[in-house]
Amino acid sequence: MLAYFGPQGTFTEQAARGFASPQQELVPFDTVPAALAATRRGETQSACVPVENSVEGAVPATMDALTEGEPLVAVAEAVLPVRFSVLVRPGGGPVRTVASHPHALAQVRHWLAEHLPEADVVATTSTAAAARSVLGGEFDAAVSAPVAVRHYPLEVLATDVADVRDAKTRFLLVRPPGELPEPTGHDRTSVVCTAADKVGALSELLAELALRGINLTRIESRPTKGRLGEYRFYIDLDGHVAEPRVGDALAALHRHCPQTRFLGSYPKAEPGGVVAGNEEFVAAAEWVETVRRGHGA
Ligand SMILES: O=C(O)C(=O)C[C@]1(C(=O)O)C=C[C@@H](O)C=C1
Repeated sequence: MLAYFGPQGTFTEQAARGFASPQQELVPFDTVPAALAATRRGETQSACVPVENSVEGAVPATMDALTEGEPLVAVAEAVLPVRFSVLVRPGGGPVRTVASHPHALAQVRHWLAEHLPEADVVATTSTAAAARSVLGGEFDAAVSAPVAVRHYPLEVLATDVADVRDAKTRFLLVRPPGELPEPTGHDRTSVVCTAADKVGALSELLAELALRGINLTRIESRPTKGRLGEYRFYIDLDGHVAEPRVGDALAALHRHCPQTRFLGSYPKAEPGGVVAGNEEFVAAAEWVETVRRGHGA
């Protein structure tokens, strides 16, 4: 079974369908922590959750839920284009309230200001939860994934709605630690480090990557929820932990931050990124081995 951030009709469900094997059952959960908790309890083999959007940035619920509780590691990612449909009850009256997930609302702010300026904007747990609530009569319109109309008998007021063309959301498939995906030469590694409160703490971490020629693809900070001013850094980098230089860099991050948590090494969904230089690193490590064995200089 595969848990996903639901209910039925979310963008996350679409991503989950791409990950699932033909016979695998998909199980919706109303929140990201609930989907992850089901996987931690072993009720589902894996969970599909959104992690970042190209317009609105990180999904804090996912970042927090991956850091707190038993470890889970990402084994795959998917990137989906994000465009919305605005759904209303068939024959419904004027739109006084419009609901959606905060990330979705942030991506249609201008459209709402232009087309539904009088409507109150209400946050719901997901885009599909908004559609469900419109069906139940709680709100007048939902900003949803286009697939949501297949699950909720609503009318499409507008389609292809997005303030920013080509917006995309990245999703992760996570599961309890186990065998890692094989390196493909086009991978991403995710870790989270709790940096010490001292001068240069963050630059020390970044220097460990730069010195090894490792490309940083994302860095986000979230408070530890402990002391004010204490932060965790979520780091995505190009490469797989099986690569010597990436393994070496993770060891260095762990030396600086003993609470470093590995969040996975998995194939990248999209081409691009900087993955050069591993051969030199391997060759250099082999040279050191020959020196150690007394065969080189
Ligand atoms: O509510 C949904 O449909 C989701 O899958 C969540 C989510 C998100 O967290 O960003 C996914 C893609 C869109 O950017 C809007 C909402």
